Amino acid sequence: MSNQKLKVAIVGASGFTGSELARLLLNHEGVSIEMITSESHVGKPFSDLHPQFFTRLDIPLVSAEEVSKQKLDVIFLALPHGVSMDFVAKWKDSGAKIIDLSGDFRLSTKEVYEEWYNKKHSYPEGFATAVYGLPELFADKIKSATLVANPGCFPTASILSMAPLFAKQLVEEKSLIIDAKSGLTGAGIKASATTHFSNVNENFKAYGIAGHRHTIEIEEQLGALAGDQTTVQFTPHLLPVDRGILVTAYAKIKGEMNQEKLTEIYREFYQDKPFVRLRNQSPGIKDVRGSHFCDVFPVWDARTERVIVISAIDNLLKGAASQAVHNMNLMFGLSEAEGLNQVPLKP
Ligand SMILES: NC(=O)C1=CN([C@@H]2O[C@H](COP(=O)(O)OP(=O)(O)OC[C@H]3O[C@@H](n4cnc5c(N)ncnc54)[C@H](OP(=O)(O)O)[C@@H]3O)[C@@H](O)[C@H]2O)C=CC1
Ligand SMILES: CC(=O)N[C@@H](CCC(=O)OP(=O)(O)O)C(=O)O
Repeated sequence: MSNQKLKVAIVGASGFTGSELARLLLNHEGVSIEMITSESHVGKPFSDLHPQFFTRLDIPLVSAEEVSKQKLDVIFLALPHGVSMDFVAKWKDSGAKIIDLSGDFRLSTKEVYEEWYNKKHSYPEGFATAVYGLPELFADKIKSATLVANPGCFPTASILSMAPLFAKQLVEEKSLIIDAKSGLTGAGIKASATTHFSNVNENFKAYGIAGHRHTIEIEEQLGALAGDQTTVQFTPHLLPVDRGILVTAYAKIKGEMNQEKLTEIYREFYQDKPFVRLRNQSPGIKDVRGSHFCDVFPVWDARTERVIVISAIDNLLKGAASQAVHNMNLMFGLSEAEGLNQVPLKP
């Protein structure tokens, strides 16, 4: 049995999404974790770094160099953007399918990437093969992909909040405003002045105003759905909590709308998408914590003639690690929900 399991490496497992990937894959029937990497902690047991894994996953961390030496089925890259691209170039012909959690291959072209990330791209050929890994929209393409660009956390919650309306070309041009809040783990494991306890605790702040790199990721995907270019006003905020993203999206609608029609549009769009839960009340981040769910609550405000859509995800799961596992399941013809049936952790 064990030799039929997918052989997997997690590259960058000293970080937050890498450790969440390990937690999910450890309980995935179809997977064997062969290798976990870190450059700054080579030789240490994984569980020394992440004590929650003590006695469950104690294998030593190795350098990413070791990945080239072993035959693998899947390589998860949980690395910063700007770093992933070099590893994709290096391992593209290794026979392993690559799921990249960074933003290096999410956008349409090298030029768009370099403009929004303010960084040179070293492997532009990858844009042609990379598939945007949002299973609710692209399951068919993901199934045959060898390189998946796992979506960003804010884009996942934002795109899923508005996709049903863009797919029907119902959103008035330039009317979409996305107000988004993220827990601190979204900023990665490395501490900075911004994430210092006293700057975050009992505080709440907007950042990346009028230029956050996730704006273009959301614009490209919603624009493609509508078959037209689109412009989005996106503002992220930092919440003093560990994990969770809450999006409040506002848009003007073309033509007539009412609550019944709006609910039906969302119900129809997500009817066979088990990980998007259409809610009948406003979701909170704790309703999805530790799970692969995206909870969505669309409301029609007849007074202002706007739709208001609330969506909630766990940034480390549906926004990163569980989305990557969902993509792996699709790429290898496994049951879509394998390893992803966690009930949210509340309170
Ligand atoms: N956190 C989140 O909510 C989300 C994150 N993402 C994306 O996923 C990726 C990983 O995020 P996250 O886990 O938060 O990041 P972290 O900062 O928590 O971890 C990054 C990891 O990358 C490794 N690393 C850094 N530089 C190098 C290098 N030059 N060579 C090899 N390894 C390196 C680090 O390992 P070490 O220092 O031990 O070598 C560390 O394990 C990022 O691209 C992030 O943008 C996407 C969606 C959500
Ligand atoms: C709270 C926080 O800082 N969030 C990060 C985004 C999360 C993330 O990792 O996104 P990418 O995968 O696209 O880099 C930020 O705003 O830069």
